[in-house]
Amino acid sequence: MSTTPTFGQRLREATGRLGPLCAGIDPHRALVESWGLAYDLDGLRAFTRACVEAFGGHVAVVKPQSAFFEVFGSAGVAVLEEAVRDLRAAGTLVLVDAKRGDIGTTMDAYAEAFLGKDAVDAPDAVTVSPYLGYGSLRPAIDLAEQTGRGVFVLALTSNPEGPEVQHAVRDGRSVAGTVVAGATADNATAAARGELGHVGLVVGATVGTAVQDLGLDLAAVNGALLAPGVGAQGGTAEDLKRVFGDALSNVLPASSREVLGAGPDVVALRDRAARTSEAMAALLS
Ligand SMILES: O=c1ccn([C@@H]2O[C@H](COP(=O)(O)O)[C@@H](O)[C@H]2O)c(=O)[nH]1
Repeated sequence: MSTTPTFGQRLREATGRLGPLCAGIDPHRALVESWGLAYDLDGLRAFTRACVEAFGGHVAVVKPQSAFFEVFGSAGVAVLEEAVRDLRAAGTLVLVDAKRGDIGTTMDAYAEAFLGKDAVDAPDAVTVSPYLGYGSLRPAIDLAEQTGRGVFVLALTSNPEGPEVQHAVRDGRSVAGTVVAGATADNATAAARGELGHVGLVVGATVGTAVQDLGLDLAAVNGALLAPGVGAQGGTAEDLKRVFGDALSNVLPASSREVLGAGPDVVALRDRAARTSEAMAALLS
């Protein structure tokens, strides 16, 4: 019998120890420059290292946005890899927001790159897009389970354009409903053990009444529910209550700009993250 802890076990342990916040690292030009740094590779590195110092061992989950590293080419990706290494070594889980999704052998390769046992500087979890069909994600979902990692599948995204795809109904079920059903089935074994499963969902804090309108049972998913959109996109603690209802205890509220705005001072950044996490913990308990 394997003794490797599951992603669900590791997530529960980390949030129990450090609180529910998922802090984003989104080094976009305006933010990097607002920290008094040049928007170049050195600036990216300084920004990222400050975030790692502030959050590593203090925040349960950190979500670097891959795009902001990829924009600097392979050297930018190396900065991301260093951050993944250092955050994990400090006891913080890393969720790389890369929103991968493709078919067949290509999806196999994405899965190996982010979730494989031999993947270089692999994170604890990755975001994936189900819009080539939930089943197209099978390689990532299965490999994550085997290697004790997680996937977060986009269900109801925080952007205003999301509903045109995610609310669409086919054969009496919404597209988001199909994603929820898939995640619920894939987490069933963990649910039977009374543990959180390895398939999480992304449901924005800004989705209003969509969960209720579409009749989605998020508590039954038995997976972590990443809730981006808190802070800069207008999502509030009250919104989280309304959106998630009886699934609130599985929510990971995610915030990037709202927290990062406290930089560049590492202590101020850490304090902002701690205050945000405490406020979220009070709400979720
Ligand atoms: O539905 C989604 C999925 C992902 N995101 C990502 O989260 C952060 C949000 O940043 P804020 O500064 O807290 O608005 C960013 O990386 C997005 O790509 C999302 O916003 N919504």
